[in-house]
Amino acid sequence: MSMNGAVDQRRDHSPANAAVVPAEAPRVRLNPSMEHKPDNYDDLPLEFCPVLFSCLERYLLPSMLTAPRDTKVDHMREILLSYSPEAERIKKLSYLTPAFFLQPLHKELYGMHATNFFVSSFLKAIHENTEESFRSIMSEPVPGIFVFEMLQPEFCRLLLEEVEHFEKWVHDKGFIIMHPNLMSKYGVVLDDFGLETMLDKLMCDFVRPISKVFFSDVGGSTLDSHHGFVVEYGIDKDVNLGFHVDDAEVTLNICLGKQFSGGELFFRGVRITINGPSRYIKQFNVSVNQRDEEIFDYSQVPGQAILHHGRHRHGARATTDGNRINLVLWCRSSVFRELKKYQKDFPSWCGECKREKKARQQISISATKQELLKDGEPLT
Ligand SMILES: O=C(O)CCC(=O)C(=O)O
Ligand SMILES: [Fe+2]
Repeated sequence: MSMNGAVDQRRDHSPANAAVVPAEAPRVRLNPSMEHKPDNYDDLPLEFCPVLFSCLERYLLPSMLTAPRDTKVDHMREILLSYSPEAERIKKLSYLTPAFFLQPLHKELYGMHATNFFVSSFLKAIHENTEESFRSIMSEPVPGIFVFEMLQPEFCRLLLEEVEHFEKWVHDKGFIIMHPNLMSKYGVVLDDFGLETMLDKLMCDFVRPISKVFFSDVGGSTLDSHHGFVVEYGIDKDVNLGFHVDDAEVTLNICLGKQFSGGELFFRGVRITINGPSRYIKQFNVSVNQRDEEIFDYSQVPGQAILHHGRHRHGARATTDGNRINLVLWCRSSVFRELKKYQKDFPSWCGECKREKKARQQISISATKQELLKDGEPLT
């Protein structure tokens, strides 16, 4: 489910999702052109009956009659919307998201074709679905961060082309799109471009089985919504990414390419975020509260995935050359979020809380020992 993205238009300040609002009804002819043979619109996912478009086409001005079908459809939709009652119109506008308008470049990306998407070692581990099989393909360089090979180079190539296709369309139409999240300005929300269903399958059938084993304490087995996007770095784009936690229980971050230098990810331990914003990424100061054993820096290569707790504090160093583009899936559990509201104790997954608990226990043990020594009791 996409929560953060939508299209907006440069020319007006209509709310996100309300993409195209005609200022006034475009003009049509009074009498139909009976000699004109209208196009067929049956194959398009239109919010009005396709026959209506074919009928209306005969009423278009001569300059529009010879326009490409896509242009005519956009134009006629504007006419029809301008005649819709207000409530109906607002409802229909919610259909006007990019996925609705844009023809995909690589249709095969929109369904889950696992054998074409993933490397065989990953598929085998998912199929076996045991902790042992997952561990056989993963490294865990610091607790709670899992690194493994995941995507085939061809899938990465096609997805990068699809993203470029979205971006070109957005640019040609003069739209601006929502940023992937509050910190990244370059990239796109994939859910808004029709990839939501595929990404949902990715979460349910591939991320959730692994998370059930490794992130059960943060709702890994009940992940039920996601925010899926790509982020792009380079000297003419975002260069780096500040130290932050994600609005996610579990984050999957996969490098898609292309060629780049720099761009290392750095991780610095999991922390509870008290009263954190529910929807947005939260930024920290990296020098605060650092511990040596939590330091992990990593240079990802294309196709490789990192799976981590969403509140594992992290950031990305400057990409000094080329372009680095990553697919990021923030996976959320509504069950975990609901239960967290009632949690009074320190959560087990927060590094700082765990240490605090241990320190308290140590103090209490030492105090007891002191008491016993004072009383002259033998220690065992
Ligand atoms: O740049 C990256 O690979 C990390 C992206 C990230 O952490 C995020 O978007 O939440
Ligand atoms: Fe992040």
